[in-house]
Parts: sequence; structure tokens; C-alpha cells
Amino acid sequence: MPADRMPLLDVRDLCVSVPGNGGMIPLVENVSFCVNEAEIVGLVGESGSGKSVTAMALMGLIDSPGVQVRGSARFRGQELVGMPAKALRTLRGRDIAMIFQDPMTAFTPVYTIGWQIDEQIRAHERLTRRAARARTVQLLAEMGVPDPARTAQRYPHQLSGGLRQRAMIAMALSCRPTLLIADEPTTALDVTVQAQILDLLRGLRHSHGSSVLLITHDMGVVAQTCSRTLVLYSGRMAESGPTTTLFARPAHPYTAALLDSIPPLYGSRPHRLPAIAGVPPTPRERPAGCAFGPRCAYVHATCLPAPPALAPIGAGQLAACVLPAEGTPLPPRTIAQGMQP
Ligand SMILES: Nc1ncnc2c1ncn2[C@@H]1O[C@H](COP(=O)(O)OP(=O)(O)OP(=O)(O)O)[C@@H](O)[C@H]1O
Repeated sequence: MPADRMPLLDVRDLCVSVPGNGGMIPLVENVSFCVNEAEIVGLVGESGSGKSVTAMALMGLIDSPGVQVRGSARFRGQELVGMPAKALRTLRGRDIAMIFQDPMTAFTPVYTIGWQIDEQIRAHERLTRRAARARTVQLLAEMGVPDPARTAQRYPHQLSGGLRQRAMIAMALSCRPTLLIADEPTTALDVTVQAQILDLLRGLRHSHGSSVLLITHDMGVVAQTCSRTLVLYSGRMAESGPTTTLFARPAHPYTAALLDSIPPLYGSRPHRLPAIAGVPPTPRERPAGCAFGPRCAYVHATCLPAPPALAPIGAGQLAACVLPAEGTPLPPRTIAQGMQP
């Protein structure tokens, strides 16, 4: 495939398993998706659905004893699965960067944030301390940090949560990565700051040409930010497709249930939002058939012997559910408010 038409990140049949129960327990099974240049793709699912394991496996960062990662993840055509640790370290920080929910995991408390961003820049580029600081201040300014030269001289604990998050994004972008993996970057922030950070992530496509893999449990965040979305349930793909399609015509009852838990922006708000009854199974106790079966309002006998295969529904949409194959689509929805086309 010509390089200009190759996806930036092409993940196929990614499987991650760990030893247990006398064999290997799959944490993530046959996950496939791609991220194109300057695109934001959402990875969504409840807690424990395998979002972080997927991202950490891509980055070679799962350090569990006996962990097995199989399948393929090509970044600009280069295979990441099985890539030697040194080569992966070079890619991380330079071409692929990660940001997390808690910026304190990225910054050490004992140095100023400016010093830490300077060092990150100097680890990848031969720059004088002064030139690195000029770049740091410029990056902080681009991330909307007020008085960036002075803020650079502050310690992480002296900044608000929102400013720390901006500083972490500045550090992640310091080496101009083409792919940013953002793991729940707004979960700890209040809604106003959350909206500002999402705005910032959207802007990166234009300002830095960066693509983003955005990990979240919040369909509202996906609606505002992602052009395509992958829904994970219990380590498997439930559904994927263009975000507008998933919101208008979810094919998997799990996607529909996640959408029902978003509060409407306009109109009368229900007294209580519907929650999905029950909890997802842990990887050790996954049922033989559809893992969502025990919580699904549409479950019937065909879902139980084996997990339904992921099948195309149309227009880039895939779902692992027997309903579309049987010609019983879920009831149509009005598109969720708050969605950015
Ligand atoms: N190193 C590990 N060894 C064994 N099991 C693990 C390991 N890391 C994660 N798990 C398990 O894998 C499953 C998926 O975890 P993961 O952290 O990817 O979920 P998540 O979707 O990111 O959830 P959250 O939103 O809570 O971060 C969970 O059941 C978790 O307990």
C-alpha cells in the first residue's frame, strides 16, 4: 500500500493474555482498528473492558510476568508487536506519546514543569538549555497556559488540575509526535476544564498534525471529539464505526446502553438516567457465549454457545451481535445532542 494511503496505526487481531487458571487468560481478544493521519479515534467501554491494556500493549508497556501479546500493530508500516525494547523506547516520546488521567504520573514533584519539559526535548534533540526552554514556553503558550514563562518555573503541585493537564500535553507534544494516545485525559477534571482540554485535543490535528487515540468510558466525550469509535466490552470488540453512525444507529445493545447513559444537553432531563444493570465479567469468569449476554435485554439462545463474530453492518460499521445478522435492528434513535458532526 502506498505510504500516503497507509493508516498511521493499523492494529489487527491484537490479543493480550496473562497466565492464570492453569493456562492463559485473554485480557484483550482480536481487537482491530486503525487511526489515520490527523484523525481522532475513540476507544470506549466501561471500567475493565481492556482499553488501557490495548494501549499499553501497543506501546510495549505491559510488564506483567508471562504476558503474551499477539497479532499485529503497524505504526507507519513498522510492526510494534515484538519490536525490541530499545527501538520501542525510541518511538515512544518521539513518534508516539501518551498522556494519562493523572498528570502526576508524568511529572516528578521535585522539579519544575519547565525543567521536565526541557529535559524531554533535550533527550530527543541536541538543543541548548536556552533553546529548549524557548520551545517549552512556546508549547505551553500553544496549550493555552497563561503566563507560560512564569508557569514553567512552577512545580507540578503549584498548578491547578487543568493547567497540569495542559502542561502534560505540552510535554507529550514536545517532540512533535504523530500519534498521541490519551488515556482518560479529562476524567479527573470539571466539565468546563474538560471541554477546554477536548478543544485542545481537537486542535492538535491542525496545529501539530497529530492523530489521537482517545481512551474514555464517556460516550459524551466521544461524541464531541472522535470521528470514529471502537466500543470494547470485556476485552472484545462489541462495535466500531463512524461516530455519527454509532450514535444514530447503534447495532450492538451494549453501544445502545452506553448511549442511554448520556444525559441529554437540551430538553427535559430524565429524573434518573438508565444505568446498565449488572457488571462486566472479569477476564477469568467470561461466559462461553456473548460476554454481554447476561446483561443484554435482547439475549436469546443463539448468543450463548459462542461469542458472535464481528460482522460488517454497512458503511464502515462492524458489530459482534446476532441481531443485525438476523435482520432485527435495534430501534432507531434520534442523534444524541452535543454531538459534533
Ligand atoms: N497486568 C495485568 N495482569 C492481569 N490482569 C490485568 C493486568 N492489567 C489489567 N488486567 C485486567 O484486564 C482487564 C482490563 O483492564 P484495563 O485496565 O485495560 O481496563 P480499562 O478498560 O482500561 O478500565 P479502566 O477504565 O478502569 O481503566 C481488567 O479486568 C484488569 O483487571
